[in-house]
Amino acid sequence: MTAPTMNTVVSPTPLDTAQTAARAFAQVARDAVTARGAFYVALAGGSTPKLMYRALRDQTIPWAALHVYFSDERSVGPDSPDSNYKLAYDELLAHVPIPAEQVHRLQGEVRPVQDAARAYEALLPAQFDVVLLGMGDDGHTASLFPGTAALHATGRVTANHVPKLDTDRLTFTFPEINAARERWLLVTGANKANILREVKDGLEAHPVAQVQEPTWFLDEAAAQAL
Ligand SMILES: O=C(O)[C@H](O)[C@@H](O)[C@H](O)[C@H](O)COP(=O)(O)O
Repeated sequence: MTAPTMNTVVSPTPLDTAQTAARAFAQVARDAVTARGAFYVALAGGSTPKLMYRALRDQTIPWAALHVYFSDERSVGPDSPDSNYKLAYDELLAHVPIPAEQVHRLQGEVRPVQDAARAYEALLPAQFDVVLLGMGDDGHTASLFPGTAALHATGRVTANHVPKLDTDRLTFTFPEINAARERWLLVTGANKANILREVKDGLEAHPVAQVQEPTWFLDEAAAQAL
C-alpha cells in the first residue's frame, strides 16, 4: 500500500501552526477573490481551530467577499458551548466585517436532524475553495466517525448518529469534502501523532484517510512520528 502524498507544513507549536494556517488562509482568500470575486470556505469545529480563528482577525482578507459555512455541527443550537458555530463566532466572526447574510450556520437545533442537512445542501456553493477540517484521536474528521453510516453517504451534507458519543451530528460527506478546490487539515498535539503516522503509512481504515490530497498544518508534537 503506497503512502498517500502528504502536502505537510510543520510548525513548532500550536500557536505557530495557527499563524501559519492563518497566513495561508489569507493568501488563498485574496487569490480567490482576485480570480473569481468571492471566497467560499467551510470552517472546522473542535478546539484546534480556536487559535487560527483568532489569528485570522489580524490578517489582510477581503472580508466582504467571504462566504462562510461549516463542515460539521453538533445537534445543538448556536448558544450552546458545544456549538462549532459559537466557537467560530466568538473567536472570529464577531470581530470581522463579513456580511451576516454570507455566514451560513448549520442549524443543529432543528429536528429531525436530517431536515437541517437537507436545508443546508440548498445553501451550498457549487464548489468550496477551502474546506477546513480537524482530526480526532480516533481518526475521524468533520463528524465522519469510524463505523458510522455517514462514511458511505453520497449526498453533500448528512445527519450522522455517533453511538460512541450517543448523539447525532451534521456533517459534510466525503464527496463534498473531496469536491473542494483544497482540503486543509489542522492537527496539533501529541495525541494525534500515531494516527497521523498510520495515515501517512497508507492505512485507509481511518476516516481521515479518505480526505483526498489534503494540506496538513501540523505542530511538531503531532508530526513527531512522521
Ligand atoms: O465537531 C467537531 O468536533 C469537529 O469537527 C471534529 O472533527 C474535530 O475537528 C475533531 O474532533 C478534533 O477536535 P479537536 O480540535 O478538539 O482535537
